[in-house]
This record gives sequence, structure tokens and C-alpha cells, in this order.
Amino acid sequence: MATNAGGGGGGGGPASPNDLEDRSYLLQIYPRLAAQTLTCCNLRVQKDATTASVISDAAAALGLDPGRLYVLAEVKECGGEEWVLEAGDLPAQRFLLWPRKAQETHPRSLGFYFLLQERNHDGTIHYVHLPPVSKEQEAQLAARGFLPPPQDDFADLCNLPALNEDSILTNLRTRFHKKKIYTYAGSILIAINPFKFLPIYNPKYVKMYENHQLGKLEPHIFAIADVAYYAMLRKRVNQCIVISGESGSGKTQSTNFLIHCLTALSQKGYASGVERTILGAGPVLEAFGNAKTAHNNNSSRFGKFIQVNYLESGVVRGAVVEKYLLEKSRLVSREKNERNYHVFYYLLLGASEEERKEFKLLPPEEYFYLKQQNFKIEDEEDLRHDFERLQQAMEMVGFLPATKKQIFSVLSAILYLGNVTYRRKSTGRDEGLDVGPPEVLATLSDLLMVEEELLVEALTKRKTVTVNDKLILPYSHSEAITARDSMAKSLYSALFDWIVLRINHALLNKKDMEESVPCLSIGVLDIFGFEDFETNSFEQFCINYANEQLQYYFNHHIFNLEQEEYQAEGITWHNIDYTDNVGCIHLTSKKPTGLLYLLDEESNFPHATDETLLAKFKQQHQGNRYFVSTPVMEPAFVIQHFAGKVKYQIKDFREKNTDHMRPDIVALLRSSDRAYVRQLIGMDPVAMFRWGILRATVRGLAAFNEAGRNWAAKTSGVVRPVSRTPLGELQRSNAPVDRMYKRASMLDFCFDHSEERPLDAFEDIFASYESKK
Ligand SMILES: Nc1ncnc2c1ncn2[C@@H]1O[C@H](COP(=O)(O)OP(=O)(O)OP(=O)(O)O)[C@@H](O)[C@H]1O
Repeated sequence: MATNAGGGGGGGGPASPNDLEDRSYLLQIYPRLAAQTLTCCNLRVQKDATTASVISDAAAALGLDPGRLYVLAEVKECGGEEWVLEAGDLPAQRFLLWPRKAQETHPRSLGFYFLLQERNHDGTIHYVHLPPVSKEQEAQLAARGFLPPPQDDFADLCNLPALNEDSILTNLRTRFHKKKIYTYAGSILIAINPFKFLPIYNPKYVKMYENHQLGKLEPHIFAIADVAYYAMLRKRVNQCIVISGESGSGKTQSTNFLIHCLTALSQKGYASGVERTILGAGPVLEAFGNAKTAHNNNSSRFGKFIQVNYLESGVVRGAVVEKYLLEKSRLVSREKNERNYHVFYYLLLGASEEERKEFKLLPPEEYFYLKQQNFKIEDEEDLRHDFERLQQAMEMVGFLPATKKQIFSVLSAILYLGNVTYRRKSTGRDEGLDVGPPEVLATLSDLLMVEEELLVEALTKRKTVTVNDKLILPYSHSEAITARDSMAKSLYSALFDWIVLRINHALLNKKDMEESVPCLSIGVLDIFGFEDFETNSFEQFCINYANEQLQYYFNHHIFNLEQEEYQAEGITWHNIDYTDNVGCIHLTSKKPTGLLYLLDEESNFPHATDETLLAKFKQQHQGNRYFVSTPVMEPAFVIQHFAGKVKYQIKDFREKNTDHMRPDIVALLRSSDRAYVRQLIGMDPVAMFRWGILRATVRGLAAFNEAGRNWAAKTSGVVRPVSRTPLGELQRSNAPVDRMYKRASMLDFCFDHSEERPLDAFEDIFASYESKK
């Protein structure tokens, strides 16, 4: 029945063309056994030879133990599927179905062979792993027609034949070279920054992706916007798109594309007012919140969440921008070859002669806050143009010329603060500091409209109020520099918050003040990517912690929830092991010993220093696998993040953690004759309260209208159409929302029209609201 042709080659195919029944075929059988001796057995078999007989002949030819059990499997692609044959199957029949070339003797790497494997007594197969097929082998296989031509790019990484780092990167690179910058990994979109314009974002593309199932068309960022939009409408559930990536990878650009598509979908191709305002808001936020860094010429130094609100019909209603963590430290110092916030350079290079005089501007190289670290401006022409662009964008968002002037005065004052210098008093027994130069102090006092005497006090002395006394202590030299920088940072940060608030005001649909409608929303989160610089400080610590949380969110959704869903649906599934980052999150934020809690504790303890803080970190977390030890004398600690190890310098952690506005500075700025400066300082508690009210009002009114409708139905016995002016409903119900609503309207009035005494107006309303609450 079977002929052992030994290890020799010998051609396959018919042995005797004239006698079909007597034909025999040369099968290549490879043993895959734990104790493997021979590499191959070429066995000549007849057409009607069963698997059982082929197994026994092959075992004999290979000198295997006849007392053991074996199975025979057909393999078509090396490393591919294996079809185990039943004892009564005819292997030669399978062989005859193979391509012609596969029936000739060929190397194993080309596939089409049989495998002889050991079988356990319970019927299961005793598997032994083989080395994977190489790329060259695959190519040979394809060249010989045994494999379909290789597909060299996969739009979805989930379809890759082999999923490993190498294959993923090769696929992304191949696609990128074909100008396909987007690739899916299931429902996640991977974008590779092309650093050049691609004509794939015009309205034709919005239309093309509209209401399409994800994956049907070439991957695209518009497809993600489209899925979010239609899922929101179909499920009536708010959606969120999370963008993550390292600095310069294209997060902000992607956010802009998403917002464009999200508003265009709603407007059926026409640009909406909201989109225009968002587009205007972009350059304003960029000018004040972006800077040139080592990684990106236009790096966002703050995180943001843009929420587009829709009516239930899918029409855009308005939008809200929320900002997170502006990198304030950049204002006073930064890494080599990096710049301060764009707006300073725009102003200094773009201002007219008249504006220079009005804001007392100097050339950029004369400001200490700008000239540190390899100061060189090579793009003067662009900066001048950007100043014009900024002015235009400010107008689009509704900044009046007077407001712009106020903002530029504050910017100029911030720059002058950097030029304040200190010298130890050389005469007398006074141990204080001399502050100067006089012309800088005079200009600062002019720009901020504060008394020079008070300004000098705030810059040189700390006031502490105790139960019975008021202590005034002179700052040491380093404390004074910290106080000066703190004033600059506080002013800039308040200015940025005010701008965000103003933009939100422009984005808010004014009708929300008059009528309530149920809304849905899609949010786009664009935060800093993971950072690891030469020197990492508190900012990097916060940014990387936020990214750790994002990673956890991904893990949770991609692995945990998906696997739970499979199990719930009864799909056979082996849980996938993945790197869980919960340990790192606990190290940072778990009560009571997480690093953030220890930091808060040490920030509030009067005698603590950065050194005692570091000692506390080490003492609590020595031995934690996410807290990597550092040499005893090194003022730093290392965290093992999901994305790699990062060393953080402990210097200024406490100072930055408690970086609230110093009371002395608040008091000084509140004494300003410039209403705008007082407004900035008052913003913190009051304007945030106001914004909270607006938000709560918009949400509350929806619920409230519903209550009004029920009330009307109950009292009249008939269901009436809903009034489009909720004030009527509000007055009838006497709900607390009523007060809130009216307060919000009044606050809005103050915000827009009371240049004279806005802060007092805020405070009055705030106090009256508090008393009636
Ligand atoms: N899809 C794209 N097409 C063309 N250019 C792009 C695209 N995405 C990004 N870029 C270019 O790359 C630059 C950097 O992108 P972007 O500022 O969006 O990065 P980022 O991830 O937000 O960086 P950071 O975290 O530093 O703010 C952009 O200024 C733009 O020129």
C-alpha cells in the first residue's frame, strides 16, 4: 500500500500514467514531535491509502515508537491552518487538490505538506511550536503561486496576519508612504503626522463619510466624527472622542478636523456660526496658550476639552471650551531653544508705532522673560503677520478694541515684571532689599494703574495676618524673585482664564438664556501627550499622570469591557494579558499615601521643604515597583510609567503645587484703578461661579421646563404646548432655578456692559445669591 521512499527527493505525481488505479503519490510528511530526530519522510502512497495506514507507515519509516498514538494533519501554508485528518480519510485525495507545483518535491517553507504529531490518550494533540515563517519564505511561497500575492497594507491592524510590533510598524509605514496617514485598530484611529497638506479634508470627504459604517471606507478622521455624531443621534447618548499622542504628533490639528466635521455634519455642508466662532477662538487660544518647543513650533501648553452641543434634531446649538493646566512656568523660564508664549512675540513685532508708545513696548531682547536661553528671532515677518491674524481672530470672538488694549497693557506689564531686579540694601541696619530699576517700577505702576509704593511693598515684603497682629517681613533675595515671578504667572494665568471665559461666552447660544431645550453633545479631549524632557518637573508629573489615567481608560475599554462583553455573549474567549497600569495610578493618587497626597500634606506643613517631601516619597514607596530608586543624594525620583521611566526633579514641587494667587498680590491688583485688572483678579471665584451658573442654568432649564409642563397639566387638566419662554414657567413654579436664571442674566449684563465697576457688580450679585440660597 505505501512505499517508503526514504529521505531522498524523487518527483511526485503519477508513477505509471497508464494505470490510474495503481498510481502512487509522494507525500512529504514532517514529524512534529517533542523528541524530533528526522526532518522529513517522503512517503509514496496509493490513492486509496487511509490516514491510519499512512500514519503507521510514516511512523515505521521514521523509526518512531509504535506504541504511541499519532495524528496526520494537512498544512497548506507554513505556519497557517492545520487540518487534522480522520483515520479513514484518504491523504492522497487531499494531495490531488493541491496546485500543480505543490505536488512536486519542494521545501517545507513553501507549505503544502503533512504533519505527523503525537496524540494524547484523551484524543487531544500534543503541540510543539515551530519557528514562524520568515518574510523571505512568504515571498517565495507567493512567487510560486502557493499563496495569494501578499497584501502589503491593511486598513485595519486587526486584519494583520501576524500581530507584533514589527508587522504593525511595517504596515503603518507602508501605508504612510502611499499617503494613507490613517489606519484603524478596530474602532481606534491611528493618525501619522504627514507634516504637509493632504487634500483629504474638503466637504467632498465630509459627504463621503457621512452615515457610513466604520471600516467600510478608507480610514479617515471624518469617519470617527461621523460615527460619534450618528451614535449620539441614534442612541441619544452624549459621545466623547479622546485624542492622545506625544507632542507634535498632530493632536490639535486632529481636533480641528474633528470640530470642522462635527459642525459640518450638522449644518449639512454649510459653515455654522458656531464653527466660525470656534475657528476664531483657535488662533486666540493658540496665541496665548501655545509656544515654540523643542518638539513642535506650535505646541499647545494647555489641555482642552471642546464640547459641541446639539439639539436633538442634530443641529449645532453651541459649544463650550474647558481648559486644563496652563504651563505657567514657561512664562518665567524654559528649556534651551524654547520660547515664551507666542502672543508676546506677536505683540512686540507686530504693534504699530502708536501701540508701542501706548503700551510702552521695548524690543524683545530687552525683556528678561524673553531673552533667556539662546534668544534669537528669525521669523520676524511671520510674527508680524501673526499679530494681524490674532487681532482679526479676537474681533471674530467679540473682543472690542478697548478690551484688546486692556489685554495688551497687561501683557506689557507682565514682561516688565521680569525686568524688576533686587539688590541687598547696602546702607544702614535695614536688612531688606532695594528693588528697581525706577523706570521699570514707574512703567509697571502706570500699566497696572496701581500705586508705586504699594507695588514696591508687594514685591519686597510678605504680610502675614495672625489672630492679634499683622506681621510684615522682608523677603530674602530668592523669595523676592519667587514673589515677582508668581505675580507675573498669576496675572497671565488669570488673563488666559478670562480669555477662555470670553470665548465661551461667544460660543454660548444666546437663545439658551431665553429658552430651554434638551441638548446632546460630543466632546473632543485634546490634552498634552506623555512628556519626558531632560529636566522634568511638577508640570510633567501632572501631564504624565493624566496620560496614565487615559491609558487606564483605554485598557479598561479595549480589554476589560470588551472581554466582559464576549463572555456575557457566550463567545469562547481566552483573556488577553496586557500591561495593567493601575499600580502606577495608585502610586500617584491612592489615598492616603499616594504621591499627590503626600505632596499636599507637605505643601501645607510650614517647616517642610522639597527635601523633606522627597524623603517622605522615598520612605513611603521604597520597594514599590513603579517607584524606581535614585541615588541618596540626587534630588529626584523616578516613576516607571506605562510609556517608560521618567526622572522628576523635586525642586519647586511644593511651590508649584500651591501656586495660587498670593494674598498680597491679590490685594495690590484689587487696588488698581484699571477696572479690567480688578476684573481679572476677581475672576477666580466669581466668574467661575458665574460660568457654573450658566452651565447649570442651561441644564437645569431643560429639567425645569419638564416640571413646568407637568405642573401646567396638573393644574389645568389639559396638556398645553410648552411655552418657548421659560421665564413664564419659572415664575409660576418658584423653583430655585428661577433665581439662578435671573442671576445669570444679570451677571451676563455685568460682564458685557459694566467696564466701570464690574467686580463690585459681580460681588453684589454673588452676595445676594448666597443670602437667598
Ligand atoms: N493631518 C495633518 N495634515 C497636515 N499637517 C499636520 C497634520 N497633523 C499635524 N500636522 C502638522 O504638524 C504640526 C504639529 O501638530 P499639532 O500642533 O497638532 O501637534 P500636537 O500633538 O497638538 O502637539 P502638542 O502636544 O505639542 O501641542 C502642525 O502644526 C501641522 O503643521
